[in-house]
Amino acid sequence: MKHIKNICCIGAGYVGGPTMTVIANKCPEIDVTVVDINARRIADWNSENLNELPVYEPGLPELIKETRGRNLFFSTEVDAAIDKADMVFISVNTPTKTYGKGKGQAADLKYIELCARNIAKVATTDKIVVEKSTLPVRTAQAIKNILDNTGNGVNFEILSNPEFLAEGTAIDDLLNADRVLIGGDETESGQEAKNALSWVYEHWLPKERVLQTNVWSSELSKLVANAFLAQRVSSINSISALCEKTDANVAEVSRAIGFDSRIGPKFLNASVGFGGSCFQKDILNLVYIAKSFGLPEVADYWEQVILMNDYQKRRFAENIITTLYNTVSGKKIAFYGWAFKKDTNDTRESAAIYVADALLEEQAEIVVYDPKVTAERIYADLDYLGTRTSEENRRLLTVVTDPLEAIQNAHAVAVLTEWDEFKSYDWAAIFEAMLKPAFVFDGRRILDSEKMDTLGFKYYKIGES
Ligand SMILES: NC(=O)C1=CN([C@@H]2O[C@H](COP(=O)(O)OP(=O)(O)OC[C@H]3O[C@@H](n4cnc5c(N)ncnc54)[C@H](O)[C@@H]3O)[C@@H](O)[C@H]2O)C=CC1
Ligand SMILES: O=C(O)[C@H]1O[C@H](OP(=O)(O)OP(=O)(O)OC[C@H]2O[C@@H](n3ccc(=O)[nH]c3=O)[C@H](O)[C@@H]2O)[C@H](O)[C@@H](O)[C@@H]1O
Repeated sequence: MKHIKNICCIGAGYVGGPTMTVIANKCPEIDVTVVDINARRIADWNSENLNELPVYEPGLPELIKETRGRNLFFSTEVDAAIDKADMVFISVNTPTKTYGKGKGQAADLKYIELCARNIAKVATTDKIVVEKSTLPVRTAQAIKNILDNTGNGVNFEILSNPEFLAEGTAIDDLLNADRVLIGGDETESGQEAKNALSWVYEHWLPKERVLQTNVWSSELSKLVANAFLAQRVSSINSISALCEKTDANVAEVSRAIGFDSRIGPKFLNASVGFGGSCFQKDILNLVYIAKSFGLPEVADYWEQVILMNDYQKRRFAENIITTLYNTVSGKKIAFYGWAFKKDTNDTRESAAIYVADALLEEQAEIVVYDPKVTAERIYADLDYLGTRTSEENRRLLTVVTDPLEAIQNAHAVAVLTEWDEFKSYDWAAIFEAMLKPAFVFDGRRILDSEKMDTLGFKYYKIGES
């Protein structure tokens, strides 16, 4: 088997950056170059100050320090890196389409196609092209057509190698992956390519955890894994609403069902709703694919996971409004957290955005504190919705860097992200500084009900009456 010596990864984002850092760190004999058309991102990846990396992930700065400049490089020289590589990962974004056929559901593959055309244009030697981005089932065929028809007579082998890392735990997930999935052709050259990629992962993972399948199973499995995970969250969130009506406690229900080894304890935390760049996008994509293949019942089944998530976000915002005597107009509401989960600076599809939008529609004044998210990002998230002008967003919502400043004279605190630091705050001091009655709406179930009641708060915890 020919061993890989040079890897290029197109796309230096939340997946490309951490994934390639781990590969380079564990495979010192392979040169890994991560390229991107976004020059600022590349400059940030090359920053001397490791706090300025574009992606916040525990453990990442240490690995970058050890590996960058040794056999890990970040560059804007896309063409040169592609040509030099014997294996090219495509790790660009595949957002939901916002225009044309499939708008609002299908994955937008324009960045993928641009990559394929670029590889075809500049490649002068044979290459293994690896789909790292999450793609609709049968995309490999389109990539192959582009490569084979516009290429320079070189051979391309296409593999699907979806990524299963979760943000906030990316490094640990990569180092201790439950499994790595590699899909490829069942031809001799396809098998060789699969083995070449398996060899890369076997530098640090046991062989049994590297699963090989055909390309279509691999592409589809990625969408299905995310759909199943999101389905669990929507399932428990639906039950949280029922718990609030019946005096059952959602934590007790989760624990009781999670003890059943067939159900298992993970991914049963009720919350204000799932966010992140992928759950919604990938389920919508699955829904679109099912519809395209004439399977409306399958499409409707999975769409319900998204509808339940929308309901949960709306329910949380409406509960704040009704509890605050049916009006939040002019009332100061402090948001603790804006990221879609703890330990990441990523805010894509964060529930906080939609809860804020609903409250701003009611003329609430929101003050946001998040330990890792910038004001620039928060305003960009709101402006993107297009509900009101950017001036209005800046007038009604402010962003602070001190959690205590956020709650001065506030009517309520809404906990939107489960950052650990929120648990250890001096909640007695927070109570003192707030207007009375002081309300706390815990969308992450991280605070102690008894303690909050004793301190005098009107405390609402999702999934408890
Ligand atoms: N964010 C996550 O945790 C996970 C994401 N995925 C999938 O991985 C893919 C990438 O996701 P993220 O890393 O989050 O996206 P991202 O948006 O953080 O990064 C994508 C990068 O690709 C670059 N790019 C786009 N077109 C390019 C081109 N033609 N040439 C060079 N660079 C180009 C963009 O400038 C951007 O920096 C998506 O398909 C996503 O569904 C899969 C597993 C986990
Ligand atoms: O394809 C992707 O992008 C990735 O999507 C998810 O990872 P991620 O979105 O980073 O984070 P998760 O830990 O899955 O959380 C997603 C959302 O669900 C919420 N969640 C999760 C678990 C839970 O029990 N309750 C709950 O509300 C989180 O707060 C978060 O908003 C998957 O877990 C990864 O395997 C996958 O690779």
